[in-house]
Amino acid sequence: MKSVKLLDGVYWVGVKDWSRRIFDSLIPLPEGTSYNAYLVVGNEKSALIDTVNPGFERELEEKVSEIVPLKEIDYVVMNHAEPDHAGAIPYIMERNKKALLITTEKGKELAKAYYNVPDERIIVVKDGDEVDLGGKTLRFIEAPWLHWPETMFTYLVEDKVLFPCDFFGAHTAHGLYDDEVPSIIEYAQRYFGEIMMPFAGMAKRAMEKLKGLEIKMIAPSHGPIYRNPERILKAYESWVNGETREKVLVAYVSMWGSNREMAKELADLLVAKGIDVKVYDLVSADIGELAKDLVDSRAIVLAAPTVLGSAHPLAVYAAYLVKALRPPAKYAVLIGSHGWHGRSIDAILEILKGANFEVLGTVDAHARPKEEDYKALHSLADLLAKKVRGE
Ligand SMILES: Cc1cc2nc3c(=O)[nH]c(=O)nc-3n(C[C@H](O)[C@H](O)[C@H](O)COP(=O)(O)O)c2cc1C
Repeated sequence: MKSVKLLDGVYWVGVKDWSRRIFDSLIPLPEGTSYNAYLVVGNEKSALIDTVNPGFERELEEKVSEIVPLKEIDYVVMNHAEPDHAGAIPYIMERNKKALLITTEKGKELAKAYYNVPDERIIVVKDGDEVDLGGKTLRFIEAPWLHWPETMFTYLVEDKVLFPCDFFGAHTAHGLYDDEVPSIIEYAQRYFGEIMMPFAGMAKRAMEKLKGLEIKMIAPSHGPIYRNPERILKAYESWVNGETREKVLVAYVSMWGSNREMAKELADLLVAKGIDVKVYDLVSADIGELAKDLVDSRAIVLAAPTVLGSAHPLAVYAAYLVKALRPPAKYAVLIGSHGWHGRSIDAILEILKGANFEVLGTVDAHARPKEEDYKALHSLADLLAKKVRGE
């Protein structure tokens, strides 16, 4: 794939990584991802905004060189220091002896630590600082913790293009523009759940900052470019504010069927009451899908057997992840079972300590679910449905 002209003097010079299947050694990538880098060429100077994942340096160079020889670029803007965007910085700085790296104060520390960029080649920018490329002005907007401490956005003033790096991103290699990807908002929601949800407070602040800006195009560092930014801005407005729906996420693990039966019983009861329910077997669940559903679920149900004196390891992992991702869910229900001494629910409660949701109730079956367990599940379904509907 060649470079793509987005606007006069603004080019996509990124890379599509169709075959990547896992990110952060954790998150599945069903459609791969893209590492979007952008080249902005003014009348006098040029700037490369972010770079690409290690291993794709040559591809980046080829695309940039279609427009400007790599060694003549004046600035490399590092919106974020993570290697999927900044990994090609050493390659560029070595081949181009004059380029200066533009980043935040914290970004400077990380550029030195990760990429050995010397002090004299770094320009530190603060909120609102601008760099004039000649008819193209780059304005920098500090946006810390989206999703590392050093992050910033770059705004191209004349063309009203926002380069927000990971913010508004989506892990898919599919499509150049948002309108070419029918499921783009779902991909963006999945990405938000995995990457931005733990920082929803900072994300909210960033959205406030963006309110004063006219934005015609959003060019993130993963996934398609929004030439119709309204839809993603509206979706983010809802996600950063933790707006949930009448929706319950049910995740279970079961070795011999007890927890599966109880989780499904509760799910069926909720569905019959008109609640939107998503059910995941943790053995095969795509963690990215789970994260996506955590973004707008109002309640979470976790079901797990007792194993070796604690909860099943997959449930421990899921509970840890749920707590770390800090979803906006208000309520939880815990289901468990045991052969001789129930511990799974206590273990999950211990992990979830400090999480923001109220545990509405628990059901712990001895070996197999019995009549009293199903009775308890029916009562919990009534309560959960009422709470989720806000009654
Ligand atoms: C590998 C293994 C370890 C277990 N460890 C415990 C335990 O430490 N304490 C306990 O009370 N039951 C233990 N059990 C029994 C299960 O918790 C019990 O059979 C439970 O009902 C299984 O739920 P499930 O049908 O959803 O898999 C263990 C069972 C297995 C297979």
